[in-house]
Amino acid sequence: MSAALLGVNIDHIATLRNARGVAYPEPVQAAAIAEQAGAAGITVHLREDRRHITDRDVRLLAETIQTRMNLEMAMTDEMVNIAIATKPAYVCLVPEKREELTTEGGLDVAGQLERTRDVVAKLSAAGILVSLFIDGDQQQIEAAKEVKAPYIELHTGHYAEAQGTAQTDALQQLQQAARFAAGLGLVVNAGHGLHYHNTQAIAAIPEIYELNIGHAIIGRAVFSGLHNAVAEMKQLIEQARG
Ligand SMILES: CC(=O)[C@@H](O)[C@H](O)COP(=O)(O)O
Ligand SMILES: NCC(=O)COP(=O)(O)O
Repeated sequence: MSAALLGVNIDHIATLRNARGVAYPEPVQAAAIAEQAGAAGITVHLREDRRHITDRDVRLLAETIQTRMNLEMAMTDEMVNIAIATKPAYVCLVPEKREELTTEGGLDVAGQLERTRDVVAKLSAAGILVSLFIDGDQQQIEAAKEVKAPYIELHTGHYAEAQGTAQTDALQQLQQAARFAAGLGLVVNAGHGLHYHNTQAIAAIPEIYELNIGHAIIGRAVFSGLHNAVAEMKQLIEQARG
């Protein structure tokens, strides 16, 4: 069975750059290094508050990425217009709160079916593949199918933060969710909070197509370099399915 793909999220390259408002480290350079190290794609989250990735980064990355861009964004008119103008291969719709430190939960598709259906239709009409960042919840998975999103990304944050039996339970929920979603014909990705000690259990889930991992890779890159950090994560993922 082929290994899950690795999408590298480079948001926190931009976090480090923006800490001093200088021109380095450059997200375009990070994307090129991650791709050379085996990333199947580059993920960037253009947040409403532009705390890390900026409009300039998205514009330059759209012109320079050799693999494919996964643009994470909130379901706002502003972001939909940016996505249609940029035409990334993928858009992943994520919930966003300005006061959050990072993404806290999955998108409530079931609670906003018509809005989500409309946004998925607009992006799909522009030739963009849409993924919905959701919790591993049957109702949300069924709603993703109903609004005709071809992809979902299972939020692995609860699994990543849990310990002991709670983490085992969270993993089982993700395994069941992936199986259920794939059974509906959805392509199943996963991400958030994955690192070098908790990724293999997720990568071993046979229905998972791609893992989106960022913070842990950028963290390791501080000590091992970005090429090594990406290559090591890719190797872990490839080993996970035997
Ligand atoms: C949706 C998700 O889990 C991440 O891809 C997201 O980018 C997290 O937000 P920050 O990158 O701002 O931490
Ligand atoms: N959608 C998850 C992602 O892109 C990266 O999340 P994280 O690894 O930075 O937590």
